[in-house]
Amino acid sequence: MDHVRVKASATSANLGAGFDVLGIALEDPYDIIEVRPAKELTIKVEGRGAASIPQEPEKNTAGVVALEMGKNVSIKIKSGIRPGSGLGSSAAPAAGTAVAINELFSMGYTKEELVWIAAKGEKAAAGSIHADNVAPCILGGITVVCGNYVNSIDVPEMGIVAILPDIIVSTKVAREVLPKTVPLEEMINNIGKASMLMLGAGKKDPHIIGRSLMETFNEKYRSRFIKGYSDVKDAAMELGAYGVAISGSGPTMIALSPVEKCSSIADAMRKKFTLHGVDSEAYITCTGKGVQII
Ligand SMILES: Nc1ncnc2c1ncn2[C@@H]1O[C@H](COP(=O)(O)OP(=O)(O)O)[C@@H](O)[C@H]1O
Ligand SMILES: N[C@@H](CCOP(=O)(O)O)C(=O)O
Repeated sequence: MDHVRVKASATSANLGAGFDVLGIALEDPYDIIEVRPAKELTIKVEGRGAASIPQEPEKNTAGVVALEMGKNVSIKIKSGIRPGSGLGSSAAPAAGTAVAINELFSMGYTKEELVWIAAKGEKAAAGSIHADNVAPCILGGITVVCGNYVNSIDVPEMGIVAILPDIIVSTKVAREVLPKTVPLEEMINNIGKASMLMLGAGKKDPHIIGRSLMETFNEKYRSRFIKGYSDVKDAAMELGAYGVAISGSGPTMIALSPVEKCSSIADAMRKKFTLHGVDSEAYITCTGKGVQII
């Protein structure tokens, strides 16, 4: 085998109350990563936001993964996920490269082990190791990361509308504005919502999952960065969305929806952003299966 090519999709972390713990894989948008054995480690990035993505191996999440795995490879990243969107743009190349190198050199790592290797790659972008994007990216479904524990659960069939407004929200800034402590009542609400979400996943009930996404920690402290957030959220709910949340640190908003309503919900959300003077793009997708070798 002289190369391995993978599809590594976007992810939506936090899912409202599950800050730094929960995440869901999407199918779209996605990166394509190709890895080949080489005399030295090199990286080439093309596609969305390529100009803002470092190609020095030690500064690129994919390069840090290859260094961690001790392999000299040439890595080609065809980026389909806009950086700074709240869709795990830095996680996808890290996760895809970990899976591809594991396959190319038959290293035998489990998917869970690859999550932790990819999480180390995230340090190149976020400044710290975090797994709540790479976990769903590799495992698919909805994932839980807690300490050194990671696992996933399949979710019921539902549409996912992801609206990406023309706003830049730096994950770093979006973390700096968070309180260091929260009142007991707020903690209870978030534990309740995160528990509801996992119960909804276990019962395969998208209504329970949807209801758990809202009035949560992430929404309370970060919706301020998204002009028109409340109107856009209301527009989705009025058309029958199960629930709406900020994706990761934003600005993307996700609406979990009945498949047949996704198109009308996406149009309504975009129209509301337009009324607030904000351009946006829509992805109508579904829960992802994790990194796919293609
Ligand atoms: N493969 C990569 N390696 C290093 N930095 C990256 C990579 N991909 C994206 N970035 C940078 O990471 C920052 C945003 O990534 P991230 O924190 O994951 O936010 P988001 O998930 O919202 O895109 C941007 O500055 C982007 O240029
Ligand atoms: N838990 C993190 C997730 C960041 O996700 P991203 O897709 O915005 O990078 C946070 O909320 O800071």
